[in-house]
Amino acid sequence: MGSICIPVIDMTEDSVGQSEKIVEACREWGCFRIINHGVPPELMAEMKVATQSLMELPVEIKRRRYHPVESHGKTVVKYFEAINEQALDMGRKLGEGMGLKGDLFKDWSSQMRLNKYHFNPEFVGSCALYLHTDPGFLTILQDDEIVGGLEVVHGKTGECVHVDPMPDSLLVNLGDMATIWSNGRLTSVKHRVQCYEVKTRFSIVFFVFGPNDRATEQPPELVDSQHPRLYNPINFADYRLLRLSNNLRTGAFELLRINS
Ligand SMILES: O=C(O)CCC(=O)C(=O)O
Ligand SMILES: [Fe+2]
Repeated sequence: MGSICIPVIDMTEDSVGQSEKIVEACREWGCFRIINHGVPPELMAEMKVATQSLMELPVEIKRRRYHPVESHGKTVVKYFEAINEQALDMGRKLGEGMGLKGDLFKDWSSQMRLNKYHFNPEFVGSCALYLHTDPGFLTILQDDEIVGGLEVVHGKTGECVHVDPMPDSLLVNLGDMATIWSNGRLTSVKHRVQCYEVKTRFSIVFFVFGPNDRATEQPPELVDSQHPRLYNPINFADYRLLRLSNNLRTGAFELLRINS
């Protein structure tokens, strides 16, 4: 496994040809790391600590609406705002790289999820999170900076590649909605989490799903006689249901394909 690595993109403002690099990575991989991005490393570290202590709470406390770790509330809100800004910036650059104007993700629905993996001795070598694509448009992941396990499938070759931890960076994954929206130009990345060693792994995931009030469909600029419309429009809630009801963990967009 893994003679190739996912792209790493420097988000420093003056970095040359950044939008083009983003689009290229989204076409070939649907997955890349970003460095020098807008989420401060101290906030990432604080959020990791908050995640650890929130995930360690007993279930009966987690179920209650209010719990005694209110001090983490501020960190979570701050992190959400920073990562949301990062996502909006990514949306703008991705749109720009595709030759479009405007804010791609403005007012779209999003969600944050905290993951904790108990890698016990009996799990070593097995799969902790099954192979899947994310159903939404784009995911920004703070993966564990020490404990690896994430693997992605290279869109072009089908090769399964280790994603090694890289402190202070964030990972961007494209989901199925990006494939539908882009008329098949952008790749939704298949990925999974494997247990390599006896450790506890945390990840903090921010999902951008799709527009709240309308279906996701291809912008007119991405459709022409050379590139006829490939997929019927669908809103995110209906799409998620379509995936679930057909048990299609690596994407249900083929069910939306327009037969020409
Ligand atoms: O934990 C990870 O690194 C990946 C999590 C993930 O793929 C997901 O929550 O959809
Ligand atoms: Fe995922």
